[in-house]
Amino acid sequence: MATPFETHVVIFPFMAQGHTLPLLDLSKALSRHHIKVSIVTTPGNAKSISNYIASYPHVYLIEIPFPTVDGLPKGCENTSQLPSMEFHLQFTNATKELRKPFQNILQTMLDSETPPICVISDFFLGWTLTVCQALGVPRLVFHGMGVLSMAISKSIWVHQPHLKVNSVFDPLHLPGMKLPFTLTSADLPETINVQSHDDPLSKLIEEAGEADASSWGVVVNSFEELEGSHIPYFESFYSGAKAWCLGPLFLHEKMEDLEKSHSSMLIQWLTEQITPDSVIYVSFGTQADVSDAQLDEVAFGLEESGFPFVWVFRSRTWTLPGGIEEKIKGKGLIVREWADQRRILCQRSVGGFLSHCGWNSVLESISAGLPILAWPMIAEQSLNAKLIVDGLGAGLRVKREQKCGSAVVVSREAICEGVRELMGGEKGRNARERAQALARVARRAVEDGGSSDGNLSKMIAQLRTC
Ligand SMILES: O=c1ccn([C@@H]2O[C@H](COP(=O)(O)OP(=O)(O)O[C@H]3O[C@H](CO)[C@@H](O)[C@H](O)[C@H]3O)[C@@H](O)[C@H]2O)c(=O)[nH]1
Repeated sequence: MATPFETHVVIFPFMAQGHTLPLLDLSKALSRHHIKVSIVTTPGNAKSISNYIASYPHVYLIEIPFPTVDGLPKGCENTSQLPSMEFHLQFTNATKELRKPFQNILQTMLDSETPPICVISDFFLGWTLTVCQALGVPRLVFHGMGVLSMAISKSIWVHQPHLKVNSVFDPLHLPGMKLPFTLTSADLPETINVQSHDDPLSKLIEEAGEADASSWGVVVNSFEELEGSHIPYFESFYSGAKAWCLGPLFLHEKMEDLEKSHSSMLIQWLTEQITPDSVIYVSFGTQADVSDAQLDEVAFGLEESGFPFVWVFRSRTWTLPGGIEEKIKGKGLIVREWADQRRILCQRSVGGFLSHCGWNSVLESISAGLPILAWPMIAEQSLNAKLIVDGLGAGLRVKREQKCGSAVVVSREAICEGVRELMGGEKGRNARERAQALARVARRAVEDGGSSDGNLSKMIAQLRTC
């Protein structure tokens, strides 16, 4: 007979890879602590989730159907399937239709032998708060972002310092906050760099933000040694909630296991590149839309840099520019399907990461001791890039200069120059040393007795007494 669990946690991730993956990693960590985890998701997301958690016996999947909504492409249940990020708002609003089925399943779980001690749900699923309140279950919110970028975003939202400066290059003053770098409006993500909060996206952020502020706690994929100094300021935007830094969440799976457990053609190719730190890895995450003209520049820039590369990306339209295929043969791999980024980053031959600075990629890169060539594109990535380059010294910034029509394009020359400096220059060497030092601290944080491991135990202990 199966042993009944004492503790049960419900996790409801937002249907976007960058938001789901860290919560699946948290599920694995909880499972290792013999805690039962129920992951709530929709059928279209269930397969990839169940593959990811397959070997974890205490993690269960609960499916609720994704609603059919006018204007959203049929069968689209994950932001990575959206034709463009313009559909994000509509997609997020559609998830509100999941309220009733979620309430029903939560009620059923509460009536079971192991009622859940909490629900951990994404910021964009703010409507889960009232369901939890109605049923008396503490809700913890998960943003997917780091502490510093969340603290800045909240401060900008509340104090609006960008409306009080004369130029976009004037330093912003965030009342009560000690920034590790100079911040200007030019650095702000588009979502918060707004004149008013009247547009539909701002309304959605405001609504989710109210639920956020009233949550029991915040689960953060970061570690105290990296961002601990910003926690009190961040927590000041909540009604008593504590921010629990439990990351890097993916490191709860041992780095050595990641290194060993893969034998794809791509990993084989990386193993054949015998010079350590010689390959540049390139990825712009799962959400940014990159134009075909820009992808051409990336291809030429990487080729001209002379460094071997692995470039993983998604595009339905882009084809290799004429003549380049022959030139990159044997020197670079272009991968159009999902590749296991974490395993790629821990190969000995990989020496740097040209990245959009999504928070997961930032954590994965520093945990592997790799410096970043920062090329922020959307969301809070510009703030992550500032932290990595100006705050931590673990990366360099790619130069943006050339205009192509109305869009700012990073030229092939800038990419080539950035890659060469990161992989072979002195600034790159210094950034690598910083990244390697951070990797040691990150790994320690999740080990037995480390700060994140300790926070996980304390958080569960407190929830058990609620
Ligand atoms: O082929 C691929 C593509 C992605 N990944 C993984 O997918 C995740 C991607 O996450 P991230 O690097 O954070 O990029 P996005 O998915 O673009 O991230 C979104 O979500 C993040 C967390 O909230 C935000 O920081 C970003 O700004 C937002 O774009 C990482 O774990 C990658 O390792 C792979 O393993 N293989």
